[in-house]
Amino acid sequence: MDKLLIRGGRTLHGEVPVSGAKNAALPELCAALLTAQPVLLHNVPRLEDVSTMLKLVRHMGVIAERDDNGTVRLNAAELTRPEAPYELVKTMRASVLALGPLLARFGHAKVSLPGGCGIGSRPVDQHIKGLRAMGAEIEVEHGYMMARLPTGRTRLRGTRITTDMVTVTGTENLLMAAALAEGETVLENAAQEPEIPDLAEMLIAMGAKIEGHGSSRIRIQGVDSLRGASHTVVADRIEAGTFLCAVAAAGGDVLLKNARADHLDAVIDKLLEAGAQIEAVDGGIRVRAEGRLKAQSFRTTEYPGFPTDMQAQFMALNAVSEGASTVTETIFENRMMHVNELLRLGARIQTDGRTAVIEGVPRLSGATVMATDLRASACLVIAGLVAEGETLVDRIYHLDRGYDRIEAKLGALGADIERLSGSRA
Ligand SMILES: CC(=O)N[C@H]1[C@@H](OP(=O)(O)OP(=O)(O)OC[C@H]2O[C@@H](n3ccc(=O)[nH]c3=O)[C@H](O)[C@@H]2O)O[C@H](CO)[C@@H](O)[C@@H]1O
Ligand SMILES: C=C(OP(=O)(O)O)C(=O)O
Repeated sequence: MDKLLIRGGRTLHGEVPVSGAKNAALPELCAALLTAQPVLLHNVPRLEDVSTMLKLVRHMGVIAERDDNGTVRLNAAELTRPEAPYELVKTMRASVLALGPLLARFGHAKVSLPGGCGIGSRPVDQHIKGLRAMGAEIEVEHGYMMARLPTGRTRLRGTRITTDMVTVTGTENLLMAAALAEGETVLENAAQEPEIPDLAEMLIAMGAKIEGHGSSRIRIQGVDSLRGASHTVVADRIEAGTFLCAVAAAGGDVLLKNARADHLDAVIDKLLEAGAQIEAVDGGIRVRAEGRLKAQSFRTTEYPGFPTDMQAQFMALNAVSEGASTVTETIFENRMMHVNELLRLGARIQTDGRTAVIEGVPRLSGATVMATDLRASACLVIAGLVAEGETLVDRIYHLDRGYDRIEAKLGALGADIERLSGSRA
């Protein structure tokens, strides 16, 4: 199992390209299931989750080819198996995004209940509720969602759906299903994360009729069929936010190429208050930081609030900032697993349920730590960059799910970071 070895204490300087967003690329790969024509996706990041999704769609019969420039060509003209088996989806939450497109185009689907980061119970009841409201019959049997249209029906039917809570993949699944449904669907309480308008733009390029994406009410007029299209995946705001926190913690001056400052308002506001200098510049974001910053309290909320996917990375920064801060996780019930590992590096943190109280310390000291989920891994990498001596981050397969060559990117900025593989790990 690969590990990352980090020798802390280097500042970060230079330019780093931000990759396409994992959480946009994954639904967009599934959107290709909605059409019999070829789809081209550009700026697809090199991630384990993307490889898993490609395996999954190929298993269904999709022809999917990826080139070295980040373009994936998909052709779902002939689908032999509209199913997502457990073996292929157990590591990846986004596999549930096959359900809506398969059901909408083929009238039946068999999709395993998904895996993904173990950060909470993560039910998919809202996906099921929405698709049932559109006329689907769905039973959960032996760990699979078995979905079909009633006898005599060939299409889902549009309706008004209000989800009990804001759900990102729930909104995406229903949006894709509604694109091919009969009549109008209105999604109330829709998620507004930038990955949703990005998916909607791709669907519109495929011929879908969608309005209101990016707001909490999305209106979709279903069409009979969708055509092929070409789309570029939006930049990964969470990868960009991770680099912002890394520079804020380690110090330095870095240009994040392709990063979108308008997708990171809540995080950038906190970093500015902490004392980092951040500017939206042509083609990206420039961040500069020096010395210890001021700790910042925050609560995670749905977009445009502070993203849960940035909570752990910002906590690493707070751990070495001046003063005390309180961090509350409101989206997932078990997303504080990085705290124990930060303690091993000398951080001072107390947790009470979903809240952590962090007393910033002037220094962390390197140790062996274990990555427990994707963003917890990124948090430990940031902590390792500032800790004295060597930090060994174990179980980085979590990191590989969602970061595109992070050690190469940080290394190019001057970090002393090395992947240990095979007998060296
Ligand atoms: C692949 C992807 O895009 N993953 C992101 C997506 O996950 P994901 O789409 O799984 O997260 P959701 O927005 O659905 O979850 C939000 C909350 O709603 C609950 N819930 C959700 C659906 C449902 O049917 N029932 C239910 O109870 C969840 O348990 C959670 O407490 O949004 C999360 C919240 O921004 C991010 O952390 C993940 O990185
Ligand atoms: C929680 C995340 O991913 P997933 O939903 O794929 O588990 C994440 O990207 O931080």
